[in-house]
Amino acid sequence: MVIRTEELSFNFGNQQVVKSLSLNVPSNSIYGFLGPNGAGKTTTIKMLLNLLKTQYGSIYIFEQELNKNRVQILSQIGSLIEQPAIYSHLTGKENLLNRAMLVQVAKNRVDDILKLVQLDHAADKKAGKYSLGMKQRLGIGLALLADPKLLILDEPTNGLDPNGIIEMRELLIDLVRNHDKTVFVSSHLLSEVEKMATHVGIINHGELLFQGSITELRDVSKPLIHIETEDNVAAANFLMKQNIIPVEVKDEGILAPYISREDMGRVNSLLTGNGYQVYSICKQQKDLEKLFLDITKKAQA
Ligand SMILES: Nc1ncnc2c1ncn2[C@@H]1O[C@H](COP(=O)(O)OP(=O)(O)OP(=O)(O)O)[C@@H](O)[C@H]1O
Repeated sequence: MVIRTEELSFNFGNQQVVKSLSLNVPSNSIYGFLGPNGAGKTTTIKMLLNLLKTQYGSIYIFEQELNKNRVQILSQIGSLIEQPAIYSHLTGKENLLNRAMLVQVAKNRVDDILKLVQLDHAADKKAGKYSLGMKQRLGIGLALLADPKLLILDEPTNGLDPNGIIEMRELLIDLVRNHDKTVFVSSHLLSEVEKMATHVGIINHGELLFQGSITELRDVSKPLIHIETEDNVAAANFLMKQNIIPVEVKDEGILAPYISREDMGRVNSLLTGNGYQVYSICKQQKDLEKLFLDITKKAQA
């Protein structure tokens, strides 16, 4: 694991904003760290970057304890939290050259970075005249100068227009696929990370509500058949005898796994053909956004 936290907790005064968080971020992944505003994402990120001191629990980055190997670990992390530190009166290239000197990186790396973050066409334009998306990409360019293995980005798409979001997504995918990086990126919108994340952690009120691969998240939202019958319990028992195992039986209806339209027709015929009156039968599927809202709302209740 590139990042592993064990029972990480953090209090601001007597408000606990991070609760026993155990994150697992695999190498070469894009890990979408999701949660609504105020969920505790920035606080967690600040602890990962040692900007806030850990109060309870431990953080391992590159399998080493952060507190004991601070300098070595932090030198291999590039980060972007809130606004990137950019000089508006300097061009994009000058901003990068400036930082290259500071972190003692060869100047010729600046042109490679400009290409990588697709700012080569705007290299000589004043950064103050950049669009928000360009500023964010320059911020990532600055974070990439020292060739870190891990990038930690706090809401890098905040405020970007749809085009800016797509460009950011393509950049992060390229970094992971072709440049061997691991990206930990926070967002309050699942739809923004869904198309690029390989793994997802969902938090709300400081608590981890889901963690796993994007496929595992999709599995949670697998389609179901909702069947409403005259007698749901009897119909469910009958279905079980036919090897159709309901996931849930409620007063409102039965939920069974959905396989195909044809299969749904077969279930319908089986029930009606055996004397179970079917009032309604339909496919039910939560899209990921709905699932995300359900997961975060459930924890609020
Ligand atoms: N310096 C601080 N002092 C006191 N409370 C704070 C401080 N910083 C954050 N908080 C509180 O901690 C909780 C978590 O905030 P945090 O910024 O980590 O959430 P977030 O998930 O990043 O949200 P957002 O997307 O709005 O930035 C919130 O209730 C916030 O009000």
